[in-house]
Formats: sequence, structure tokens, C-alpha cells
Amino acid sequence: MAENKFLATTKGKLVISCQALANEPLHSSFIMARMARAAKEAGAAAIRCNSVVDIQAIQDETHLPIIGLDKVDYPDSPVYITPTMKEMRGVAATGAEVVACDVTGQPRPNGEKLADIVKQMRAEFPDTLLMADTDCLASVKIANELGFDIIGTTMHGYTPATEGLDLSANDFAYLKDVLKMAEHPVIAEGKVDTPEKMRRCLELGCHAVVVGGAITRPLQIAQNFVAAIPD
Ligand SMILES: CC(=O)N[C@H](C=O)[C@@H](O)[C@H](O)[C@H](O)COP(=O)(O)O
Repeated sequence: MAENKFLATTKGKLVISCQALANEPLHSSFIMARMARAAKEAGAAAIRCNSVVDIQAIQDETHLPIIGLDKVDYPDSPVYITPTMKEMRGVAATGAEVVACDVTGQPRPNGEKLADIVKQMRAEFPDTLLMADTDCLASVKIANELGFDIIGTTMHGYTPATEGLDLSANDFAYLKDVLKMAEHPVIAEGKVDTPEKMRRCLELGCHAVVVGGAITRPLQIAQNFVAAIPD
């Protein structure tokens, strides 16, 4: 990879997540690439996306910097965001500027250890940035200790330890704690579902904000409208 300019390109900006899993109506690399094209036309500085095929389609369509991940379910672990070295390597090999993976302290598949994965990634892909998808402050500490380049709040509310929590609660009280503790740039991600919330995350000092479903998941958007129909 030429010099990795991801952090410079995304400072103070919006990153749009374009993802649709196999069980979602828009599951298709073609459709995700078109979503990403719309995101680019709107002014997104980068795209976050899932799976090697989607990453490649979106790179071809947009030439925007990518936060890549690969969601895979393994029977022996609750970790599903780029859980093993195999998926880390596959995503990095696409040339994605950033590879994101779960950093929640939960056991990984096949007994793999996150510290070993980070070490191996640094050896094989020294120019690729690593983003920690954390859920709580203990995980932010792990991300600090392992030297992740970017700390994301992606998993806050999605692990047994944080179930039901919402990043924006009490004027982003948890995010403020993350910003205090993180030793590397923080990207706010997860349920940032209005322009006002995005703006607040940037005002608080986040490096960038990832917005997904509120922009790129029409089923979710439509459900919110339908739920608001009076009885
Ligand atoms: C928890 C988990 O698996 N999050 C995933 C991570 O890549 C995506 O499904 C989310 O859409 C993404 O984090 C953006 O969040 P939101 O769609 O809430 O703006």
C-alpha cells in the first residue's frame, strides 16, 4: 500500500457503513457498491464494509478509503467481527486502509489470542491500520495495551456486559469516558442515528463518526416509520 492516509483523510468527517448480511433484503455486493456511491456523492470520507467481495466492489466503485471487516460466526465463540487471523488476513489483502475487529475480551474461535493476531498483522501488513471494535472501558484498555491505531465504540450495547446500552445516553457520557481513556483516535460508532448526534460526537472530540443503519438500512428506516403509525 502507498502511504496510509486514512487518519488524515477522515479527521472530523463522516464514515458511512454499507453493510447487508445474508439475511437482509439488500444483501448484494452490487447494491452495497451503489450504496457506497451514494455515500460518496453525499460527502462521506470513507466507507466501512463487510466481506472481501463487498470491499472489492466498493473499492472499484468509489476509490474511497475503506474500514474493512469480515463478519463470520463460529460455533465456539461469540466473536463475529473479523474473529480470526484468517479473516484479518483476507480483509487486509484487499488493500483496505483499516481492518476492524472485535475487541471485547470475549474468547475468540479456535482459542486464538488477540495479542498474537495483532503481532502477526503488524508483521504481515505493517501499513494497515487496526481498528478496535470495543464495547466497554475494559476493552478500551485492552485496545490501548495492544496498540490499536483506532478505538471504535462499535460493540457498546451489543455484548452481554453492555446489552441494552446506548452510546448517546446522558449526552454521550460513556463516549466522554472513552475519549478520556483512549490513547489513539476514537471513532464513534453504533446507533448514531441523527445528524445532531453525529455532530455532537465530533464536538466532543471524536476523530470521525461511523453511521450505518440510519443511512444504509432501508428496512430499519422503514420500520421506524411504521412503528410511529398511531393505533
Ligand atoms: C454491532 C455490529 O455488529 N455492528 C456492525 C459493525 O460493523 C454493523 O452492523 C453496524 O451497522 C455498524 O456498526 C454501524 O452502526 P449503526 O448501524 O448502528 O449506525
